[in-house]
Amino acid sequence: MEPAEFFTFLHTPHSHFLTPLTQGNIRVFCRVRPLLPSDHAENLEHHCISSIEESHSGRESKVQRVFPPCSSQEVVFEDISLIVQSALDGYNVSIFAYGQTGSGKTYTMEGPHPLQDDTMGIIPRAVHQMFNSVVELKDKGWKYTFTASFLEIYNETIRDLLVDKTVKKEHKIKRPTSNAVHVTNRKYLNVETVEEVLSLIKIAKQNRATACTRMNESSSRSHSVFQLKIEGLSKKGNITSTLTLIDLVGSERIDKSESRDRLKETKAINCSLSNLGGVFIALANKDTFVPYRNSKLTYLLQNCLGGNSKT
Ligand SMILES: Nc1ncnc2c1ncn2[C@@H]1O[C@H](COP(=O)(O)OP(=O)(O)OP(=O)(O)O)[C@@H](O)[C@H]1O
Repeated sequence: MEPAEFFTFLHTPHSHFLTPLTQGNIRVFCRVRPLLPSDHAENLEHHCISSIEESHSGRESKVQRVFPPCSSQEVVFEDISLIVQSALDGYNVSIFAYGQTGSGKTYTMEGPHPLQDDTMGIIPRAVHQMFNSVVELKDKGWKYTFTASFLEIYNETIRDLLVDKTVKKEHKIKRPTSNAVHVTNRKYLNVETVEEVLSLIKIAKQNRATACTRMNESSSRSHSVFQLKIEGLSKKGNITSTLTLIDLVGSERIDKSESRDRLKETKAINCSLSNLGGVFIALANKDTFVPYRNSKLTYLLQNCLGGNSKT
C-alpha cells in the first residue's frame, strides 16, 4: 500500500507546515496573484517574492515551482495535468488551494465567473482533460463512469453545495469499512459532459458561504470539496479512484474588533487549517498515527490522503 498522491497549491510563502511536505508524494507549488486595484499598492517596488536568504523570518519553504503573477490558468494547469491523469489509472489524487484570504484560491480552482475557456481554473480543466482521455481509452476497451459531489465545510458543519441552501439537512461522516467514507444525505450526480460539471460549479458557487472581509469582497468562509468518483471497467480489470479538488478557506489573522460570530468563524477556520497541517506533517513524517479525526475535513478526506488509497 502506498500513500495517495496529492498536491498543495500555496499562495503565501509564510506557511508553517510547508517544509516537510516537499518530500514523498506531496508537492507544493506557489502561485502569486497579480496586484489588484483594491490592494492599494502605492509603491510597487516594495512588492517582491523574496528568496530564503532575504526572508527576514529565515524559515525555509521549499516549493516545486513558483508561478509569477503573469502566469495564465493554462500554464498553472500544465504542471498538474499529469497528476490529474493518474486518477484514471486508479490513483487517488487530491489538489488543495491554500493561502491567505484574497490570494486567489477560488480563482485558481474555479476561475472567474462566468467561466470562460481561457480563464477557467483547475476544476473545469481537470474534468475536461478526463473526459477527453476517456474517449481515447474507450478504443482500448475501457469504459468509465464519473460521479460528482460538491460539499462545503463551514464552522465544522458539512453542507451539500448541490442542494439549495434553504434546504437544511444534517450530514454525518461515517466509515462503514476502513476503505470507505460515507457522508449521509450527500447528493451524487452522474456526469458525462464538461457542461454538466460547469453547471454544478455554478450551483455550488451560489450556495457557498461567503462574506465581505478586509482582504476580499467576496470571501469564501468555508472549505469547498469537489469530488469526482471514477470507475473504470475493462476486460483486464476494474479501477476505482477519486479526484478531490479542495478550495480551502482563507487563512486570516484574528481581529479582535470583529463581531462575536465572525470571531467564532475565524477561530474555527484557523483550528481546521492547523488540523490539516497536523495531518500533512504526520503523513510526510510517515507517522504510524495520523490525526484524521481532529477535523471534519481531514476525516472526510482520510481515504484520499493516506489509508487505503490505491496509489
Ligand atoms: N491570477 C489572477 N489573475 C487575476 N485576478 C486574480 C487572480 N487571482 C485572483 N484574482 C482576483 O483576486 C480576487 C481574490 O481572489 P479569490 O476570491 O480567488 O481569492 P481567495 O483566495 O479564494 O479568497 P478567500 O479566501 O477570501 O475566498 C478576485 O477578485 C479574483 O478575481
